[in-house]
Amino acid sequence: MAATFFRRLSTAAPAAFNNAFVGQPKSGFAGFRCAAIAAVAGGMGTYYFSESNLVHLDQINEETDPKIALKPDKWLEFKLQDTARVSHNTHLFRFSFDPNEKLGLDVASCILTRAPLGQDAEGKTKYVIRPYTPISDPDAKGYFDLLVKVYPEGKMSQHFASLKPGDVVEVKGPIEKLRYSPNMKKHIGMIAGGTGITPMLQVIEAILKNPDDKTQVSLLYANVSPDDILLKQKLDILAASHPNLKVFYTVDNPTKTWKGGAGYISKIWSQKAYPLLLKILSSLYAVHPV
Ligand SMILES: Cc1cc2nc3c(=O)[nH]c(=O)nc-3n(C[C@H](O)[C@H](O)[C@H](O)COP(=O)(O)OP(=O)(O)OC[C@H]3O[C@@H](n4cnc5c(N)ncnc54)[C@H](O)[C@@H]3O)c2cc1C
Repeated sequence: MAATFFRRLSTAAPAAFNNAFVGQPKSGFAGFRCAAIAAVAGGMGTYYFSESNLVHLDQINEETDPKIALKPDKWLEFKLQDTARVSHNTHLFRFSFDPNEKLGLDVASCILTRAPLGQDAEGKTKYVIRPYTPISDPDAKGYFDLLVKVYPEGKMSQHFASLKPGDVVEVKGPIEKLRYSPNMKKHIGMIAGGTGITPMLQVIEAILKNPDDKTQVSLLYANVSPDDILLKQKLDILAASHPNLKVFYTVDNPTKTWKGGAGYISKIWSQKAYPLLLKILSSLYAVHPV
C-alpha cells in the first residue's frame, strides 16, 4: 500500500527535483533581521523509508476563487485515501475530498480532528479532539496529508493507526498559528523536534515554491537518533536544490553507522551549543512558538 502511495506521490514530483543535490547554501544568522520559529509536537519521532519520492510540489492553482473544503465552525468528514509508514511510530495519512476543491489552509495553520470516544453518562457521544498540521501543498486539490506520530496510549493517534482506507475522520478548521507573507523576514531560524517538523515544512514549502520569496531559512532539527529524523531525504533534497534553505540535524544518540555529513551536529555540539543557540535566538529575535 505504501509503495503505491509513494509511487503516486513521485509522479507529482517536478522535473526540477531530478537535478537535486546541487549547491550548498551559504547562510548564517549574523547580520540579518531574523525571526525564529520553534516547535516540538508530540515528542520525538522516528523514520525509515525512502522518501525521495515524497518530495513533490503539487500543481499551483491559478484559480482566483477556488472552492474550499474546510469549514472553520463545522465538523466535516474526510475520507482516508491511503497511509504510509514513515518510521516505526510515525505514519503519513492522506485524506481525500472533492477534487475541485482545495483544503483552504493559510500558512501556517493547523486543523482540528475529532473521533468518537465512547459515551458519557447521558449516552451522548464523547469525542477526542487533537490538532494536526497538514504537510501537503495548501494549493493541492482534493487531498491533504498528515504526518502523525502514534503513541502507544495516545487516544487520537491510536485512532489514526486503526483507520483503514475509506474510513472517515471529522475535521474542522483551519486554525491560524502564524500568518506568513513572502519576504516578511530576511532570515528565519527554525528549531524543531520530531513531528514538530510539520509546521516548519508548511512555511519552508511556501517559501521555496515562490520564486519571488527571497527569505533565507535555517532549520535546526533535533531528534533522538538518526533513524528518528523524519523526512530527512526530503529536507536534504529541498536544501540541496534551494540555496536559501539550510538544514542542520542534531541527534542525542548517534549510531556507529551514522556518518553525519553536511549539516550534522554532533551529540556534544548539540548538548552544549543547542541550548545556547536557543538562548541567543530567543534573546535577539522574536521567537514564535508554532
Ligand atoms: C498546533 C499543533 C499541531 C500539531 N501537529 C501535529 C502533527 O502534525 N503531527 C503529530 O504527530 N502531532 C501533532 N501535534 C500533536 C497532536 O495534537 C497530539 O497531541 C498527539 O498526536 C498526541 O495525541 P494522542 O491523543 O494520540 O495522545 P494522548 O492521548 O494525548 O497522549 C499523548 C501521550 O501522553 C501519554 N499520556 C496521556 N495521558 C497521560 C497521563 N495521564 N499520564 C501520563 N502520560 C499520559 C500517552 O501515553 C501518550 O504517550 C500537534 C499539536 C499542536 C498543539
